[in-house]
Amino acid sequence: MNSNDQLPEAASDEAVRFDGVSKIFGSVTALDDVSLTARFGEVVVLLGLSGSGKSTLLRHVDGLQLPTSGNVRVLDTDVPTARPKALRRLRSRIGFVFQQFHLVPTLTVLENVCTGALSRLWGPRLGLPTYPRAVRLQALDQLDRVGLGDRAFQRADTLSGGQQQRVAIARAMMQKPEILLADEPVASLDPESSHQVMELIHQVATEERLTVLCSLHQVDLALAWGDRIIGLHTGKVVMDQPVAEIDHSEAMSIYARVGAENVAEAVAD
Ligand SMILES: Nc1ncnc2c1ncn2[C@@H]1O[C@H](COP(=O)(O)OP(=O)(O)OP(=O)(O)O)[C@@H](O)[C@H]1O
Repeated sequence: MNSNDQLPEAASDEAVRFDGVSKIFGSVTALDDVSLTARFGEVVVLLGLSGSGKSTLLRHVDGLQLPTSGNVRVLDTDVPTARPKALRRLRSRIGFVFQQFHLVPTLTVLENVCTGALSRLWGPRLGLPTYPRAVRLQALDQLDRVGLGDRAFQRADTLSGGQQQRVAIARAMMQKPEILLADEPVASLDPESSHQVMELIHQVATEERLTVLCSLHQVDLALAWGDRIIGLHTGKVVMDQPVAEIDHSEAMSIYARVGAENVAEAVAD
C-alpha cells in the first residue's frame, strides 16, 4: 500500500459520546450535564445508587429517550436529530440484555436465540423450522459459545436464572450488534452466576470488539469485569476512570458520597 492508498485516520475510536447531556422529567433532573465516551471494544460499567440515572443514560444511547439538552452521538449518528430511518438502522446495531432476561418461557432455548435474528428476516416466524437453516446453525454456535449447546431443545423456563441470562446474551449476539446495553443484567442472580454472566459479557466484548455499557450495583463485579467505571450520583458523573486505576474503596466512594449526603440531609430534616 503506498501513502496515497492509506485509509484516512478513523475520525474517532468512540462508539458512544455524550456531550453535556441533561434530561429533565418535570421536577427531576435524571441526567445533569453528562459528558462521557465509550470506545469500541470497551466494557463501561455504570455504578450508582437507585435513581442516579443509569437506566436513563442507557435509554439515551438508542434514542428511546432524547436529551432535554446536549448531544448523544452513537456510531457516528447524532441521535437527537436522527431521522426515523437512521434511528431504526442505528437500533439494529445495538443489542440489549435486561435484568429479567425477557425470554419466551414456553419456547425452546434454541428458538429463543433464533428470535435475535428477526430484525434481519422478513415476515413472522412461528416454530423453529420456519427459521432459515443458516440462522438455526448460527444460533447453535451462539449457544455453544455461552456454554449451553446441550440445552438447545429444552424449554427456556426450565433453565436457571444464570443460564437464562446467558441465553439472552446469545440471542443479543444473533443481531451482530456493535454496542450492547445491559441494564442490571445480574440483579436477579446469585453471586456465582453473576460472575459467570459478567465474565461472558467481557469475553464477547473482547472477541467481537463490542462496546458494552452495563449498569450494575456490585462494585466487585465492576472492578472484576469492567474496563472503565462511570459513577453517577443524582444524574451527575462523579467518577470516570479506567478500572486499572481504581481500588475498591475508591469505587465505594460513589456510594459513600451518597451516604454522607443522606446523613447530612437527615440531620438537616
Ligand atoms: N419516564 C420518567 N418520568 C419521570 N421520571 C423519571 C422517568 N424515568 C426516570 N425518572 C426519574 O429519573 C431518575 C433517574 O432514574 P433512573 O431509572 O435512570 O435511575 P437508575 O440509576 O437506573 O435507578 P435503578 O438503579 O433503580 O434502576 C429517578 O429519579 C427517576 O424517578
